[in-house]
Amino acid sequence: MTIAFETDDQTSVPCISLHDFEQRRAEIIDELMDASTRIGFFTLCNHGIPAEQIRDAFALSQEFFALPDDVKAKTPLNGKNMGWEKGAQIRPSTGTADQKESMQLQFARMEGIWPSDEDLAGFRKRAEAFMAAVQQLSVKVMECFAEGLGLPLSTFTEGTVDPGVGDSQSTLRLLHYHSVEGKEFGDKFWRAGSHADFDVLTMLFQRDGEGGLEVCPGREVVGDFGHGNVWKNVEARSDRIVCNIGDQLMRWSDDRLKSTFHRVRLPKQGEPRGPRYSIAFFNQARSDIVIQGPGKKYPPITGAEFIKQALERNKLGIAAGSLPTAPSKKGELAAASASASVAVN
Ligand SMILES: O=C(O)CCC(=O)C(=O)O
Ligand SMILES: [Fe+2]
Repeated sequence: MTIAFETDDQTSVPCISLHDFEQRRAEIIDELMDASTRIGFFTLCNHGIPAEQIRDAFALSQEFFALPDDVKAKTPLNGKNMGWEKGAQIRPSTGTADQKESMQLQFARMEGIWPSDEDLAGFRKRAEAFMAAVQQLSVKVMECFAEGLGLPLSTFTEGTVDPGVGDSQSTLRLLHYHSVEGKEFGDKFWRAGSHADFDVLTMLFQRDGEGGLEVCPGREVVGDFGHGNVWKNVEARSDRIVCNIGDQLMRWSDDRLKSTFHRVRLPKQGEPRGPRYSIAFFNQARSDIVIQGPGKKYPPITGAEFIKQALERNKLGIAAGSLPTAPSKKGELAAASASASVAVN
């Protein structure tokens, strides 16, 4: 059966301002809880990360993706969600590879993954500074969620931030969706196919006018592929950070906070067909941390086991689908390659 999906073109994701954070804390917690129990997505403004630092992160990303493929391929995606991939992330929802390339970076165990200074001088220092800034802001927001859920304030901070033992799994993903100038794609192809993130909290940076992100609220139970049928457009603005709840926080909140399906569509007829760059920071549970909600709706599970099970579910989802044929005018990335893999998130 084909389900008809409507698209809601209104800017429909609430914007939450963090100005005067300490004085407005209670109000901000209410707004975060309201957005996350209903939609699972919201944007942040007046968030305190300087515009200049965000611009620098995008400049870094563009410098990296402008390197020849054989240079980027020196640091390929490993089994731990670190490194570079191009056209290799298949979503169970589509069976096709996302029309993109991405670079995954973490705080620990990154030996052999950082591009060398000869290939891109200063990459590691600039990337780590940005990751630290986004993690710091994430901690502020995650503390609000802990308080809103009646959990100890440090639950998600201790749950995601490495205290110095090298077990962080949080990931910065630089994303480059290629220009689709002169290319036609079938309706099975997406810049990023519909999916829910596996993490606690995602923070996503976009550039003005580089749109296409859509979200579909209505998921009731963590881990299933069911969702509502109205896709809401999220405006692309460089002054707002798009935040969403991931599956780990949905489970940690006994399904109160929603990890919502989202996707990035290809440009429609008449829309700009140039490239799109975005940057996502995934706050992941540390490997040995136990995830369990206050009401114990689900059995306890460690961060490592959670990811393992989520990847298994994705693999089964992909195996159950079938890979479509290539698009009408062959796009460089369009056909899913034999090396296509499942990445985390
Ligand atoms: O690029 C975007 O806007 C979204 C990317 C995303 O959802 C992901 O990488 O998980
Ligand atoms: Fe995502």
